[in-house]
Amino acid sequence: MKLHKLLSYLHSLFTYEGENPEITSIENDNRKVIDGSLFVCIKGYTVDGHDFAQLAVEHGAAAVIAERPLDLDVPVIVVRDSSRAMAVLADAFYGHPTQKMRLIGITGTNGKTTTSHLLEKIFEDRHEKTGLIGTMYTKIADTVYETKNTTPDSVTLQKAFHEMAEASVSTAIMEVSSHALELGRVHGCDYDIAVFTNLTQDHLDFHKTMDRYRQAKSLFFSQLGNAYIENRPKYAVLNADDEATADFIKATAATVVTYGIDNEADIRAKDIKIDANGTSFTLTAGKEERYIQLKLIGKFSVYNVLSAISAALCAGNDLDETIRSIEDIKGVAGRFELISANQDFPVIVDYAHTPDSLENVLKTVGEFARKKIYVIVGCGGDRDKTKRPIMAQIACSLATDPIFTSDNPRSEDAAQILRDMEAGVVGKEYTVIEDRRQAIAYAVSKAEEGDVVLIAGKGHETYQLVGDEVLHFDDREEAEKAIQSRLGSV
Ligand SMILES: CC(=O)N[C@H]1[C@@H](OP(=O)(O)OP(=O)(O)OC[C@H]2O[C@@H](n3ccc(=O)[nH]c3=O)[C@H](O)[C@@H]2O)O[C@H](CO)[C@@H](O)[C@@H]1O[C@H](C)C(=O)N[C@@H](C)C(=O)N[C@H](CCC(=O)O)C(=O)O
Ligand SMILES: Nc1ncnc2c1ncn2[C@@H]1O[C@H](COP(=O)(O)OP(=O)(O)OP(=O)(O)O)[C@@H](O)[C@H]1O
Ligand SMILES: N[C@H](CCC[C@H](N)C(=O)O)C(=O)O
Repeated sequence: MKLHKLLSYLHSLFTYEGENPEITSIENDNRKVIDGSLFVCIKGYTVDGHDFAQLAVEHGAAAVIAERPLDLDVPVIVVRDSSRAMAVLADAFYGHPTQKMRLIGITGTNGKTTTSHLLEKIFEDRHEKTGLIGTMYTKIADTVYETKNTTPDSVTLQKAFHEMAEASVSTAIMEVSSHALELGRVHGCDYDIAVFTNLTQDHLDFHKTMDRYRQAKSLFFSQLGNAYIENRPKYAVLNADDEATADFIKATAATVVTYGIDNEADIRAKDIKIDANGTSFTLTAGKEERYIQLKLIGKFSVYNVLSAISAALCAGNDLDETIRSIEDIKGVAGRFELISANQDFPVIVDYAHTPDSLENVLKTVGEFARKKIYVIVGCGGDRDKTKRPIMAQIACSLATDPIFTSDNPRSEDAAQILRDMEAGVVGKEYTVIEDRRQAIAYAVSKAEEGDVVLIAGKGHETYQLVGDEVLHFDDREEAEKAIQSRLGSV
């Protein structure tokens, strides 16, 4: 696409009339620039992209978008906000891909990954080609790609949607993080259905206050459905049991569909029964009522199932077909995943890394643990420090044997993170084993029939981030090894 044509999508009042090179790609990282790229300078949290503009030109960039004038040998287009310009241009460059498919976005503190995988199964069972973007990976039809962020930057995102459109994907499902909303990564995405799971404490390192965190989430719904286009209705699927929903109802012009357990809702679950093998409940959806038997465990799983069913109904899917898909799902990797190696007590790997998710998952374990609950838990470095003492308190109040350990210390001192956790539980009983491998081995070696071992925080992750190093580490592998070595030594 020619530069002039591309820039016309910015709808600037002051037309750019300089050189008009052919643009071959849009990049915000000079290391990805090819001949003919449009390089967008983003002022980041670590470095300033403007400092890489010269290098980008040396690599072949044909033009540069910047927030201030730069002395370069190629056209420099100055804009007020280069992140926003990048989102608009990426959407245009890739031919407005999200307008060519159904797009479902899921936001909320917990449950995004799980809900997105439930929806993927529902649409795949309808023989639709699906795309998925989230914490675990990006999937375009049948090909899976690694991802760095839950919600990538706008260029990566629009390129992925473009590839989905090329692969005839009809439904794309994506997780929308609060960081993405705050930083405008999803500007240009034309959502059909926007799902809210819940809002509880996390990411206060980034958002600073819960109010600002809620406002970031609110952007998702205020940006939805303002034009009433006849054949493309927009739906906001909201959790009736979460306080933030009232704000989001006010914020959105889209059709609101609510789901819930405790409060009145369009789609509701009642008579919930939970045991170690699954969860059952009665679903009401308008005048319809169905008995549902899940292989998933816990009240929080019911919420995820309700939100997925609600979104599927908004997409026009059949209720019974949707329920069949949901009942079939065994689980999502690293989410309440049972590690079975012939031991006589359950060992569960779960991605709970927030106070609320830890509380939910421990309460669920409490429903079927007959004796002790061992929980192995840590808190991430370079992340919300205020959740550390709270997560320690939750571990001590809901588990009989809490073991504090490391979880991705990143640039921080692992021992200091543990001290931050301990500050919340002065006088309580707990064990500290900084080495996660040893912590898992310790719990597995002590547990007996009737006990439960919960390994929280890392779920599907296959690494431990220590300083700048990415060390291979998988809770599921470590749990299996610990069980084997225990069985071997019996
Ligand atoms: C705080 C944050 O969101 N940081 C994101 C941000 O990084 P940054 O601001 O540090 O970028 P930077 O390194 O300063 O670079 C600035 C610019 O210079 C460019 N650059 C940089 C170096 C270079 O040599 N050449 C070059 O051109 C970069 O490409 C960039 O355009 O932009 C990067 C590229 O888009 C993101 O990968 C990065 O996410 C980091 C990895 C991250 O950890 N983010 C977390 C906090 C996050 O966003 N999490 C949410 C999920 C949260 C949840 O719900 O659990 C997510 O959506 O992932
Ligand atoms: N609806 C829910 N409410 C509360 N906790 C939940 C819910 N669903 C899942 N959890 C808990 O949160 C953990 C993470 O779940 P999931 O990966 O689905 O959330 P997420 O929002 O994608 O998280 P992240 O963005 O940090 O990857 C699970 O392992 C479980 O402990
Ligand atoms: N998306 C979350 C994942 C946290 C997972 C946990 N293992 C940690 O490292 O804190 C984050 O980046 O905050």
